[in-house]
Amino acid sequence: MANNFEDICEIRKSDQLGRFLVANRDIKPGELILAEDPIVVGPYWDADISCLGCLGPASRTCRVCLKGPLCRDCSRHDPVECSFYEQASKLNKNFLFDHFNIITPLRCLLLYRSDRDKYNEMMAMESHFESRRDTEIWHIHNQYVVEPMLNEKDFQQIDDLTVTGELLQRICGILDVNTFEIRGNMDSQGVQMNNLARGLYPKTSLMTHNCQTNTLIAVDGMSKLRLYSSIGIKAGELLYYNYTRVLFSTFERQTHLRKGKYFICNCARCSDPTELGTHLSSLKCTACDDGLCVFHPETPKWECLTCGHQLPREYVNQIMCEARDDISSCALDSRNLEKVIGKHSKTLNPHHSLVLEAKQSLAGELRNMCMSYDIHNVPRQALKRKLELCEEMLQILRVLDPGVSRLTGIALYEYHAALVDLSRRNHDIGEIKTPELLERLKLSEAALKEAIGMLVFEHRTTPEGQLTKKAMCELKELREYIQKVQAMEEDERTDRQVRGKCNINAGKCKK
Ligand SMILES: C[S@@+](CC[C@H](N)C(=O)[O-])C[C@H]1O[C@@H](n2cnc3c(N)ncnc32)[C@H](O)[C@@H]1O
Repeated sequence: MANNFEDICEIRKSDQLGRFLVANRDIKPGELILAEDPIVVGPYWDADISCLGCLGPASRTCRVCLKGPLCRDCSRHDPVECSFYEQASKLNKNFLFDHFNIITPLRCLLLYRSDRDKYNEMMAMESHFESRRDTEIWHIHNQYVVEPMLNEKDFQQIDDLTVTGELLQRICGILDVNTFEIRGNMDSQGVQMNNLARGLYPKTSLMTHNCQTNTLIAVDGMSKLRLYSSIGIKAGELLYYNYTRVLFSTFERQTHLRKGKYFICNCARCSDPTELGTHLSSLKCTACDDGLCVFHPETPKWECLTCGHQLPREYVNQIMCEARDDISSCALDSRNLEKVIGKHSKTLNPHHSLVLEAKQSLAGELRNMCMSYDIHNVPRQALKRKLELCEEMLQILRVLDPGVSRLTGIALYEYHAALVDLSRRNHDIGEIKTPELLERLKLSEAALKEAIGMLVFEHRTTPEGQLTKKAMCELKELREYIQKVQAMEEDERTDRQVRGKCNINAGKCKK
């Protein structure tokens, strides 16, 4: 049951943040704060042409309006939208195929006809209209939304609402600043079904950004969004979520927020040049052995924390460009990825966000290897490396994304899988004894339990929801295996005791 939103938090307003959400009472970690349906759902900007019914791949046109793309399985789309296109008698039947970017803005406009309260709620959302005026994004929207729509008579008026270029620009701004990603569902075979979509959730979007979030957002197969607390939140504290990516460096996060959300973040992570000790942005010092150089924006200088040496700006630009080029163009096989990781760990640092990006790709490659081979044929070195990468990622995520976290949940799952596989193999070849195997299996069980505890919030139709189901089955199997190993360990112990007694007796007999 969804908690009462007003009981848990309230909306406040300040000059600096605009509207924001504050906890009304203490909120426990993992508590449901809010369940919300979107007021508008539509394709992402520049999405492939997709079905207006389910946003899956389109293959035909709606038989009623004769304009809207549909897939093989959907026979209809939203009736207000369908009847609008049906009545748009002058609109070319290929118009929507040629101008698919207008779909979501038009759905926003059609709220004026279908639900005036929702239309007003949408129009009250932040658009950063003035900051966007005459910028690159303004011109792009002009070309792909405003002009195609306003060139058609059918789009110029919706009931008594006159559609202007400024109104359309405002709606495009609202979509860019406020929408949440709705990821395609998986079918029962685990195949990704629909294209990415975006949705407007008026209450959830009031949350302020922080690079360390205190909430978790999960969207289900019907686009319902559920907002949970990811850590304990005290009464009076703000509710945050991360508008950008956890593993981006400060420079990448700040650029994303400044260009797309029109503010400069001053959170604890952004204000700390070491990024809370994780060093995701730091560079290796060229003057001393172990020093790391961090950026001080106020001077602005790259300075070593150990010896005070300053890195020249040209050097920083050069190594960053080189790393960015190498990592983005690197072939996705483990040998090449290892080479790139090795090379750039020496100039950036092993935890730099660009190196971590390559490490994530490598972990993905190793996971694919473990899944496509019989596990006995996967080289032990690959399992060891996967385990090492998971441990490193977990160490960073625990700091940057504390509490219940989707990324930590996935990393814990992968960590457990690598630990079980490697420990079994090591035991099979006699490298570790049964008590050590048991100890490692118990460690894997704890990691898997923790992973499930984090992923249990994900809906079953999402990739993480499917992973949770798999993880639950594996937990059962792992516990059965642990029982067997426990029995084996007891047998071995009894055996050793019996043999020990025999040896003593044999010794006594000899005397
Ligand atoms: C999704 S909206 C949040 C709701 C918005 N405050 C409102 O009044 O409708 C995102 C906008 O809120 C503001 N904002 C969010 N987090 C902020 C932060 N940490 N610092 C400054 N402004 C922030 C920015 O203007 C940003 O573009």
